[in-house]
Amino acid sequence: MKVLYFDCMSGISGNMAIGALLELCDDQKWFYEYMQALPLSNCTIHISKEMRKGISGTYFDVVVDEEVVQPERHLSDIYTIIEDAQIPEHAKMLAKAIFYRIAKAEAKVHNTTMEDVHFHEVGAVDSIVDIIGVALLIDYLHPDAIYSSVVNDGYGFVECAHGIIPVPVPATSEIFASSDVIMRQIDINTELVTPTGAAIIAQIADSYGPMPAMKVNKIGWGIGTKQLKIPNVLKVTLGEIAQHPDEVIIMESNVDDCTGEMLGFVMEKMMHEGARDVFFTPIFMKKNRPAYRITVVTDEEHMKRMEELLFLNTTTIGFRYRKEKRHVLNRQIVDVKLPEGVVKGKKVDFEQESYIYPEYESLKSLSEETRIPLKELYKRFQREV
Ligand SMILES: O=C([S-])c1cc(C(=O)S)c[n+]([C@@H]2O[C@H](COP(=O)(O)O)[C@@H](O)[C@H]2O)c1
Ligand code: NI
Repeated sequence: MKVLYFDCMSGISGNMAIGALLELCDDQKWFYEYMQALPLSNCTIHISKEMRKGISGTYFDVVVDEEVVQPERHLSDIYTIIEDAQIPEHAKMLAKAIFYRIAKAEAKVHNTTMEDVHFHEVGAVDSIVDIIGVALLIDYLHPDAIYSSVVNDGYGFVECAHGIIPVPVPATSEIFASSDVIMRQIDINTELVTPTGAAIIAQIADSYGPMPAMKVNKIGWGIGTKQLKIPNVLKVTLGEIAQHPDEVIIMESNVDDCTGEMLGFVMEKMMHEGARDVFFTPIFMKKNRPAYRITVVTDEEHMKRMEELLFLNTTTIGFRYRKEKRHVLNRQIVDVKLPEGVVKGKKVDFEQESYIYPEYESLKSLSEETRIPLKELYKRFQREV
């Protein structure tokens, strides 16, 4: 699984995100071509190599011709610019979703509606270019998952079109409040997370925390404008995770008055209707009653049906449930040729190794066909793989 990990140690802004993501691309020509074709006039893109505290990275800057008065833009104007851009559909959707977050936050802060909110800095040409650029790069790199560190912001006050505002700036705070972003403030007396940066990470990150175990393939460094006492850089890692993080629902109920027939029946029904697994655990319940715990492992989409089956087919009057994370290895069904016939096997990859395990039903059929005992076929299978 291809992943991107954003290390927002010095926060995140639109131009830092573009700088870091650009460094992860083997070819950048396509990016310039798309950017040149954007329906925005009087702005020039500058891409250069710069250093922050000895770390070199890419500095992406949009220089706008100050002499040309920019129109006051509303969300609908920005959506039109994005719609008219000659860029892939997925990049358009992502760019609009990022702007939507900014518009929602600005509307809340300035007590207006999403339609009426008009952007100053945040809707200026450079933000539009930054957001479309990030959307293009994410679409190009096409990761299966995106993770982020805890997002660091600074403290104090900064000056913008509104005047002097506190850090985290109000729009950034609102974006944090309306998303899953995990943030903290660090001892840097300025803004580290711009509203554009906050909306980007809120939109693209699947979760926040330390970097998960991965094979690191490439690092991209994006340079921030200000010189700080810490390196003002965004580090994005491109890596490979062998396991596929996943989530399942675990439903559980303890029953002391259900027959074995009822339990067997409900298990069969649930397995038939989409449960990933159903199992029973013998337990001792209140009043010294031997009983069973029914555990159902299911996807969220099947949970409602599992609940119906449980209440219809057992004597339980309630259940507990929780979401749990799973790690599963990538798997593939393969044919393994034995002298006696073909057996299906499950091939899984872990780190640099592959393992093949026989599929029981396939081994059983061959055992019944050939009358060779199952355990003997199992040994022969192991010799072939
Ligand atoms: O333009 C507006 S309305 C604006 C609002 C806010 C609020 O927090 S409200 C903040 N800012 C500041 O503008 C610059 C540019 O932000 P980008 O996201 O476009 O990089 C930044 O310093 C914001 O704090 C502008
Ligand atoms: Ni504002």
